[in-house]
Amino acid sequence: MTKHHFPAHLAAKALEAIKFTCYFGTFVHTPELGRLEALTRCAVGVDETGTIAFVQENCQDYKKYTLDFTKLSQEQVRFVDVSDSEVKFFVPGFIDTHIHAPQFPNNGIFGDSTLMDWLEKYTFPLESSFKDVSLATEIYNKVVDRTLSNGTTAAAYYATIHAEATNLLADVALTRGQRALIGKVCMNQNSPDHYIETFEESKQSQLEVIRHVEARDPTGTLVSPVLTPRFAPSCTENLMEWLGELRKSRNYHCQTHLSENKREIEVAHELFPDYDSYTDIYHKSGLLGPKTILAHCIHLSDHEKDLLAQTGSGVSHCPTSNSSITSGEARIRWLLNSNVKVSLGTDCSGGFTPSVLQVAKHALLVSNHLVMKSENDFEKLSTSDVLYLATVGGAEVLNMDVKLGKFQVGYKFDTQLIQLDCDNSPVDTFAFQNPRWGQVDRKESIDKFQDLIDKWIFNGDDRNVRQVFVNGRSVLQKN
Ligand SMILES: O=c1[nH]c(=O)c2nc[nH]c2[nH]1
Ligand SMILES: [Zn+2]
Repeated sequence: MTKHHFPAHLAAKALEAIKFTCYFGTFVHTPELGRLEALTRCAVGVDETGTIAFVQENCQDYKKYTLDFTKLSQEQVRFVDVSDSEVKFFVPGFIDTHIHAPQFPNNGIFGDSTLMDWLEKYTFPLESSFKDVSLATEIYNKVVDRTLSNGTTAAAYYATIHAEATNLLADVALTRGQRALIGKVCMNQNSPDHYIETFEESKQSQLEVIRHVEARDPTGTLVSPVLTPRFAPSCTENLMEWLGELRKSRNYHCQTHLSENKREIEVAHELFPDYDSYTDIYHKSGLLGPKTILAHCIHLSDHEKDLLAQTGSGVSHCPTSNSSITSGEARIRWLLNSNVKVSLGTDCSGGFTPSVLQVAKHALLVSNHLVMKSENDFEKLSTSDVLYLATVGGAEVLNMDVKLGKFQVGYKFDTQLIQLDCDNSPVDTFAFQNPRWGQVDRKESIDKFQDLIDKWIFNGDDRNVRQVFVNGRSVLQKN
């Protein structure tokens, strides 16, 4: 029988027999802040649960190594060799720790607004239209499509106040195979009449979303709920305290905005005069903890920064959004030096791009702007630093750093295959700049690889993302 006539049911059976996959090629990651590591001629074995079983650098015979390791037969193992190009490599999937899925149609539309008028003019009117589930279906499919195709393997999503549309976002992420935290927005004060809920409504729809998400993915393998008080100005004390209790009772993730804009901070102080600081409002409401994500954190005091470190709360740095709606420059090195966890967020549509790669580049440039103002070189972030924030930093902030962000045994195979010399690539590579694996000494090849990564970060885009894997499963492949 020719290959061409292989019957479909037998092909499916052959696939069923696959128990293990071995990927062979170059793997690049940042095991520590500021340190880039390129593992070359590397075999990475992935088991049926999507977990990395071995990482073997300089593997002479990856097929023999895999068969010896697994004790499986040839038919039970899939071999994927991506060593056909010197500028093709795996990097960990990006983790977007702050993105508003319903705001996606507004990407790029913000005019000259700043946060408070931007919310009124652009954001609330769009979000309120998500009571229409057919609109939500169209937009949420597009968002997951776009983020996956930019290499985002995990995202912490804000949705809207609507339970039905929020449940749909969970279904879309699950169906498309993206790892996602699903946040029903809770907001019961200082919001327009057409887009507000009562305390009771907020509680009921929050519980409904939790029930739905947990029923769809009972083990939380891919999707799970995240409690999402929009920000202190739009929530009453009793709503935040109820969410705080709920968070503690079931160890839920939590996300909100903090210290983004000077007027927002004034409003928070006016509304909550009995608290020591904006951060203290969340702290006293029981919302801070190791699974809490705080977007922006630009204008924090020393005391607030220490509160984040003490509670293990993480920051989502959103430099694209902060530059677009003129919010300010977050002091990332200052946070990192105090052991505050930091990650990256696209913050669409305060930010205009769904690409974490673009945001990483903006994080670097914003850090340079801080240096120009302070003349303090320590603020500067390198390409390795921002790649760390986009991967390992994201895993830390989601409290998933024991399973995401690196190529390491026991970690999940959430990864993107990058190719710089693909058709239509925005990156120009030249043979004399390429690392010649195995033909130059290791030190030289690492230096050259650093150049390639820098080129990728500054000049690359979604065209360079050729394939995306989540939990060991291929969820997107471009031909
Ligand atoms: O960047 C932001 N996007 C929002 O939607 C929002 N809501 C409150 N504060 C916010 N900041
Ligand atoms: Zn936001």
